[in-house]
Amino acid sequence: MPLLDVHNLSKIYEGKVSIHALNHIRFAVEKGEFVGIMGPSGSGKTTLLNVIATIDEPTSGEVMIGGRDPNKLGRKDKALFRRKELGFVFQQYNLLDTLTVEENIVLPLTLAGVSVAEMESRLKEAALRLEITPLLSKRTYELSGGQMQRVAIARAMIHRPSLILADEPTGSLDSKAAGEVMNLLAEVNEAEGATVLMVTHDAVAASFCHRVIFIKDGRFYSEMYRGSSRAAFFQNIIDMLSLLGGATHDLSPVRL
Ligand SMILES: Nc1ncnc2c1ncn2[C@@H]1O[C@H](COP(=O)(O)OP(=O)(O)OP(=O)(O)O)[C@@H](O)[C@H]1O
Repeated sequence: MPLLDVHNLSKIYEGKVSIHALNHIRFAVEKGEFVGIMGPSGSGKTTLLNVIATIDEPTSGEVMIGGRDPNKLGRKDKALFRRKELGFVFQQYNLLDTLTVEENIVLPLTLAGVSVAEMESRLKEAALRLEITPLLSKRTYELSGGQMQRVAIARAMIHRPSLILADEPTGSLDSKAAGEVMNLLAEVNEAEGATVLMVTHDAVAASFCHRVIFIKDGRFYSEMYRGSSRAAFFQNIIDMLSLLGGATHDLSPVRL
């Protein structure tokens, strides 16, 4: 059974003109996979992530995570499910600036009622993994963007969620910081066996994935597996994006 099964998912935003943001989209993600979602602006990527994250409800179809459909849960159970089973990484980090780095990272464990000893050991482990041990007592405003995103990834993984959802995690970073963040995210995926689904416009970031799914007009368009060379995968992604069209800003020259 796949960890994530998106089955015939549709989302219609009703209005004067109804918008079919997702149109019978289907795909599955296996446990431990690192999957990117790409597509032109307005193709439904954020809507897809929000429906998977239970932030938005589908019009029809279902999302199964670990064999359960969180959208069928009541409000309270849905919130619990989200907190326990999902980890989030956003473009704008979403860290709390009144807390220290350490307090930000352990927040999901505090909410889950984990013991202090367990919290400390997991914090130490996550900080080592994300190379942020020297930053733990700092405030978030003292950090660079890349450091903030590494803290956000530590927070997203510390409660060992079934699925980490990342929305443009490199969108606010320069190419050097973006490369570091992607390397570490790939390492978290590999070392912890964390399943990651990442929406991105950035072909370099996408080249770190095992597989990239391309969507267009709310539908599955195609998918590509990485194989052994990240440089070749990057080129294939660029070619697919130009075929997809409507995303010229993705095609600016970038260094690997
Ligand atoms: N809350 C909403 N109400 C009405 N329409 C919406 C809403 N959210 C998104 N849409 C529409 O649904 C479609 C898909 O939008 P979505 O934000 O999911 O695309 P996207 O691929 O993430 O785009 P981008 O790459 O520009 O972020 C668009 O036509 C958008 O205008």
